[in-house]
Amino acid sequence: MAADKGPAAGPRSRAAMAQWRKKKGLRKRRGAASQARGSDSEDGEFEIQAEDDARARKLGPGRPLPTFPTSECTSDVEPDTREMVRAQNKKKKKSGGFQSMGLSYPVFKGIMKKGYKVPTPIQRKTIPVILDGKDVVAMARTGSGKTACFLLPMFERLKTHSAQTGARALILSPTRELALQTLKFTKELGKFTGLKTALILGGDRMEDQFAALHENPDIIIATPGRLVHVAVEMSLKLQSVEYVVFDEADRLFEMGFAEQLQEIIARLPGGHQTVLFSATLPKLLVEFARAGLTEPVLIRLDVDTKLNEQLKTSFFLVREDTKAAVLLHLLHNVVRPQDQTVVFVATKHHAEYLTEAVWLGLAEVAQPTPWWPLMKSPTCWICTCSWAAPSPSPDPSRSPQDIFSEVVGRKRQRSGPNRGAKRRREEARQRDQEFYIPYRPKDFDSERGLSISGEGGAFEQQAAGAVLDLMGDEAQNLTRGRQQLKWDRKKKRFVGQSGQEDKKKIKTESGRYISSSYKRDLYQKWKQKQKIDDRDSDEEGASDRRGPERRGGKRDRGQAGASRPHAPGTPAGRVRPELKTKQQILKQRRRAQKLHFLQRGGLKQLSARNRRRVQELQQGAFGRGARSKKGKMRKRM
Ligand SMILES: Nc1ncnc2c1ncn2[C@@H]1O[C@H](COP(=O)(O)OP(=O)(O)OP(=O)(O)O)[C@@H](O)[C@H]1O
Repeated sequence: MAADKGPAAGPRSRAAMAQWRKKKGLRKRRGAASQARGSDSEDGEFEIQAEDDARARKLGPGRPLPTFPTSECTSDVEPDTREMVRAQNKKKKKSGGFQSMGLSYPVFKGIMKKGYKVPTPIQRKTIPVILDGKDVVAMARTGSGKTACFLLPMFERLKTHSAQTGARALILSPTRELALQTLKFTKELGKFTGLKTALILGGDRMEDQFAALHENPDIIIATPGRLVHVAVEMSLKLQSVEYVVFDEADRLFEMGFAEQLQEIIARLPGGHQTVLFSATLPKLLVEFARAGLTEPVLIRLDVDTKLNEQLKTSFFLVREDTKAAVLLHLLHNVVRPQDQTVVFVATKHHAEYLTEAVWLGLAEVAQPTPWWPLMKSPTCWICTCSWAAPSPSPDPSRSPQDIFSEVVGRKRQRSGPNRGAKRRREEARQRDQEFYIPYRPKDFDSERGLSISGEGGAFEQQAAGAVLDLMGDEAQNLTRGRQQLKWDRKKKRFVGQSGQEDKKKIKTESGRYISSSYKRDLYQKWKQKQKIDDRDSDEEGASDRRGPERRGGKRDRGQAGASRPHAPGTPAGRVRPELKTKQQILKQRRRAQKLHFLQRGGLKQLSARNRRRVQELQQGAFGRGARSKKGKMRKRM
């Protein structure tokens, strides 16, 4: 290939040369960047390399590169990605990539290693908000990439493994499979963070889970039932948790985990960040979010459904009984004859009715009636939500003109005191109750971001449009006389709740009653088998039992009592006696003395004293030349 030596043809004017040089410079720069990108695109260093090159060129060869503040750097060798990202964003303000999120180097490296080049739409929307520390309720469909949405901000928050505190993040999954998948992603994306994860799943050996929690994990990924079981067995407080994820929250609540979730939530400290991902938003979940989350931000991806550019949408507000006429008008006058049209209706009865109407209507159009021109009087341009069933027996005495005059005269209708109620009654009467199924859900407008009240308001307002009222737990409860009835899954029938059930329950630290099957002293047995001292395990094992006031963390006053450490295995809710045995006191003293000795450099002083003593002995034995002592001293030495 011939080398590009400049503008080959035409006069070599200065301007042309300058332009060529500029062009060449640009090419060179692009080449360097792409080379760097190609060389190390696996681990994410290409961006940093390209950035450095660009800076060096900009500043010129003689001038040193500005150094980044080292306080935030994770290590001496690793550059601070945040700074570089900020610099890059100044140039590419519209960049919506992972670079623009200000992620730290180990997290960014994990993303690159996983092969994610650009964030998915839900990632682009949620990650910055979660990084801001806000509580988030995100509605994301399956496969939208939501796992990274809560993992990446979690890595940013936890940074690296901490030996001091207990688990700082908790991810709750409705199923074992989802939890395993989350673990896989945690390991892959968080590869360079060094964070430790414990998996607490139903069906696995509890002994392994006790051991995993004794390893002081940073993250717990759990299914709610087993987590409560383990927490009750170990008297595990979750007081060090600062980041909680409810993954597939609708399923968590649907699957009857409400009791376990309440128990887990009661153990969490105040001020933790909560992130809730759900495909749907049942009422129960909205209530939960309202009560348990702090000013949550609702993020909904489905609002942003993009239409093909070639498509246009129009909305007509038409009266129920004029819909057919409007449709006929559109079909005949707007839709081109060569185009095919699909009309969606709710039921087969609607379809049959419309088929008839279309044929009749076309026949009408062929012989225009006096009312037809009225169809071209403009109607309101606001969306209508549902296609109501047609009147089963249209009143033949009513002409289309009457119908349109009703539209125009709507205001007059409203002025009467009982008009609204009368109209509603009339509509209800006209509806074919047996076959009426609205073909759009109630929240159709807000789903598409068209609702005025649902946007920009508080969470409840936003969530109101997203509520999907599935049959919640409370719906499954009935009352018989004074007795509360509850659906028993195993017996497959409603059973009474007379209060007798509490006999089979135990009270937890949070004051809740949970099934006594949660407490089988498995942890005690495991500790005996492992020869783990009660005191040791109290301090090191479940270190989050120490409570934030010991660790200097923030906590609500009301929870202070709940954080008092329990001896593991002590029935939850029973306070350990304050009086210590003699052995315990002696052991504690010895431990304190040892600690004090080590802290004031006792070991160094001791070895220095020993060295001095050895020197003295050597001098004493050999320096004076006393032969008789030599053997003895040697022996002593
Ligand atoms: N930014 C990205 N770039 C490329 N692939 C991605 C990105 N984010 C996620 N993925 C991939 O998309 C797939 C789906 O992601 P993920 O499992 O997080 O979605 P999900 O919404 O949790 O789905 P599910 O509900 O099935 O678990 C995974 O294979 C994941 O590796």
